[in-house]
Amino acid sequence: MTALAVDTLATPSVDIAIEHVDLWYGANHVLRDVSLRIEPGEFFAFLGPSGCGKTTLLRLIAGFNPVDRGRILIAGRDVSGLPPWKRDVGMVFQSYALWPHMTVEQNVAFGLEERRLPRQEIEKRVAAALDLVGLGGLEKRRPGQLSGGQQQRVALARTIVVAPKVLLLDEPLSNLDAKLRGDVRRELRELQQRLGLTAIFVTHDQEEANTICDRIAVMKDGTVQQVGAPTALYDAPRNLFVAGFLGTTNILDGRVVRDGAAAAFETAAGTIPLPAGALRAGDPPPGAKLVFRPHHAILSRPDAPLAEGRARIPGTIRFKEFLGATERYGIAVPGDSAGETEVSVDLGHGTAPEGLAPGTAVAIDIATDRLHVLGE
Ligand SMILES: Nc1ncnc2c1ncn2[C@@H]1O[C@H](COP(=O)(O)OP(=O)(O)OP(=O)(O)O)[C@@H](O)[C@H]1O
Repeated sequence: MTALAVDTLATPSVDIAIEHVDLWYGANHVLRDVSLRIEPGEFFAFLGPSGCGKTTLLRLIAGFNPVDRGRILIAGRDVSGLPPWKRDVGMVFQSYALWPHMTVEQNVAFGLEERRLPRQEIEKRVAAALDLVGLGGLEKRRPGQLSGGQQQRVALARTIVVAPKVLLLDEPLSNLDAKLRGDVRRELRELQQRLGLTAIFVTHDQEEANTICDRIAVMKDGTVQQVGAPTALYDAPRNLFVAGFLGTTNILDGRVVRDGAAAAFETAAGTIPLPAGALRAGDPPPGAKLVFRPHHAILSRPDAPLAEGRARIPGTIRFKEFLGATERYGIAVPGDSAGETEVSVDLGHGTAPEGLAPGTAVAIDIATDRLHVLGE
């Protein structure tokens, strides 16, 4: 990635505002009053399960579909009524959508030729784009003579060659194998930063969103559930959906009981005192549950003393899985009328007490400052 190539294609960073956007496909209300602000030069993700509306929202920003209600602003300019080519956006698709009969060079030059740029300018920009994605030397190949990762780079080069202000990426890495995905996403991040692009990445893969993006909007059923940096969403999820979607989460049924200023959560496995921060302002919603992450608990012998700052529930080991750096224990704890509930506890490899075989009775000692009480 040479400085000259960066200079050729860099653009000033812009912000994006999505204001009260609604969209219907027939009777299907696909986006529901979505509002978001994406900062200049930010790498932002739309993360959520299949069908939640991520791609639809990205296509609205690109201009492939009109909004039914609300508006979209890029750099303060309302682009809601503009066609895609007047929005300064570039989009990379999951399928790459390359022209099979054209060479790499011709694929990348295509958008510039349509814009009737001078030949010299086209050559300069194509060389810069190919340099930026690390494809120098493959100019004369056709897509069929390239690996999946190389084709993906051509698609990226073709998008950045027009020097868009906004880069929209619709699951661009999903056709690559795991090792290549990791490499390409680091390159993508570096490229985005060097060019100062505001980028939006659509994915249903939380690891991908966590590793590449500054902030994430977690979506469900056409609504934004929470927006934040990956660590903020992981450590302080707003509701059970966000907690469950980002990483493994233990969820215990029960109810909040109060005694003056103190509060506790009563479960079938025992009553767990709650720290002040576990309850959000006001009363928890009906049906709220107690939530904690697998690595926020440790396992002890049932007769071991309980350390300060921990709450204990009893359990019986069901299984143990070796995950590499950690070991995951699946533990049955007393549940409500439905019987037992399973809790996961992750311990550093080699740090577990001796003799934790399946069937062993253990104490699950949960760090109380990591407890959350969350509703739907
Ligand atoms: N062209 C279309 N016509 C009618 N309904 C559509 C169309 N495109 C998408 N939908 C519907 O809109 C909803 C949102 O689809 P969208 O593709 O935005 O979801 P997504 O979150 O990107 O999902 P995925 O991860 O599976 O791509 C779904 O219910 C889908 O069936």
